[in-house]
Amino acid sequence: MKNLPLSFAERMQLQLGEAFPAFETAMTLTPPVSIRANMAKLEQPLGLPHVPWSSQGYYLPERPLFTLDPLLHAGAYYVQEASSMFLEQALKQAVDVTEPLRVLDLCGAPGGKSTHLASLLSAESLLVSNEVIRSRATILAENIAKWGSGNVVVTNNDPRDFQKLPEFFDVMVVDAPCSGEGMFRKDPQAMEEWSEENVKLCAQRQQRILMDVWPALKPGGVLIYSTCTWNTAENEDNIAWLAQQEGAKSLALELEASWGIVPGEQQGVQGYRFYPHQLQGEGFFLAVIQKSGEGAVNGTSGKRKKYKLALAGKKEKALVESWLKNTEELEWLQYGDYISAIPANLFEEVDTLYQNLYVLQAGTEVAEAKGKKLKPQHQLALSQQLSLNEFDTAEVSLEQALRYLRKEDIQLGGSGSNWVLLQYQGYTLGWAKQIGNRMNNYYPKEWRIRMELPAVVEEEQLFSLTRYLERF
Ligand SMILES: C[S@@+](CC[C@H](N)C(=O)[O-])C[C@H]1O[C@@H](n2cnc3c(N)ncnc32)[C@H](O)[C@@H]1O
Repeated sequence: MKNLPLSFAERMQLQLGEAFPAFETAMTLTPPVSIRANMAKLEQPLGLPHVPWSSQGYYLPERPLFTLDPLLHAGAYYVQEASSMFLEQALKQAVDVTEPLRVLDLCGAPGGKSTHLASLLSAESLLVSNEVIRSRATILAENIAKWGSGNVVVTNNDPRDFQKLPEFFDVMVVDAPCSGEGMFRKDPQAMEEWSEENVKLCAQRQQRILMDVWPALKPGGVLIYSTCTWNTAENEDNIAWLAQQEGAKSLALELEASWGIVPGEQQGVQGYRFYPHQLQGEGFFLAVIQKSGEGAVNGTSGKRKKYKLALAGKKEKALVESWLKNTEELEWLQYGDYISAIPANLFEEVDTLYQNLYVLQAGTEVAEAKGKKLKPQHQLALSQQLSLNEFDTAEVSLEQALRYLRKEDIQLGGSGSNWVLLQYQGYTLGWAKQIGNRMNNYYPKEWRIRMELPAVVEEEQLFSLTRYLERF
């Protein structure tokens, strides 16, 4: 690794004192590799060491070639840096996650925190997963679709747009764009782009983001702020400034000493820092603040005259209703030829989002209905609520799975004309259509694996998380 920038090293020396040499050495080591399991899909625990502060996080012994593991594409897990999974502690300690909550993940792409939140929240809760940059928002929508939760709305908005939703959210997560000091050993580019000037610019941008989105938080609501940088300008200074402007209080979190997380109070802000010489993870900072005032009840503001959302027609609904489980808890929507499902208790909220924001994806897109012809949608295939019994399935080999995910044609030797869900080791990958003895590949083009496959595809040669499943 290149030398650390001088002024950064000097600051860290002051910040860490005697521990600085250990920090400097740790910055030259290979970063640990961790994943977060989608327990709604994996079901069995993994025989791997746990990330201590997350019920769903695990360390792998080394970095495998994740791209060629069909389970990754099935949304059975997400590759995520371990320190970031501390969000779980912040959320569980600051709010009651068994209650229905309205949660905003403001800086959401590519989806690490959002998929984690989706796993932690109750099915009655609403998660709005937002990303301001369009191309990144598309990737966020893909990862949310793969995760398969039915109560997530993906939006593509600037933080200030959320002012149209005053006091709407119980919880907001702001995982802010930052100078990335904590990423130096994982991403050397972050070190090249770092400068004191850039730290200042990042801090100003973070203040703007916080100020813009703050009105959308309910009185009594909680904001979880995180960065992957260690300096105070981008961390405590911002939170102290916001707390002072807006009258908010900092919340303390309980830690286990063995986790190695460093708590500290500066300017009345309780902050939690992650250093690579003290734990298995990259650099990270997190703080939680609570807006003053009493929490408003999660109601909507009376009956609206005109909804933007349209309910699916009776005929269309009857055709697809059995495709998802717990259908009595769902509301079926139609937009042009497209039919989707959202949790029925979230109808008003989702409508409010459509009225005020640029929504990319809401709930589960189920089918395209053209006359009597139905084309099942990819989000349905990956939904945690999919009624598998309603469809034909075909188990494929590793090579067939990878060829399918590359959007190549594969032949399974069937006949007839029907939609088939392709599965690898029981994990659903997506749709294909049998037409005579041909199998048409319906994997979304934008999602396809672009890398070449090895000349010989063998399970023993390639990584799959199934290797670590504790089967009983
Ligand atoms: C640290 S990343 C978020 C990572 C994400 N939370 C996760 O866990 O996968 C910060 C995100 O903020 C977005 N961003 C950049 N400028 C922004 C701005 N002015 N307002 C809001 N978000 C911004 C970036 O595009 C990026 O996706």
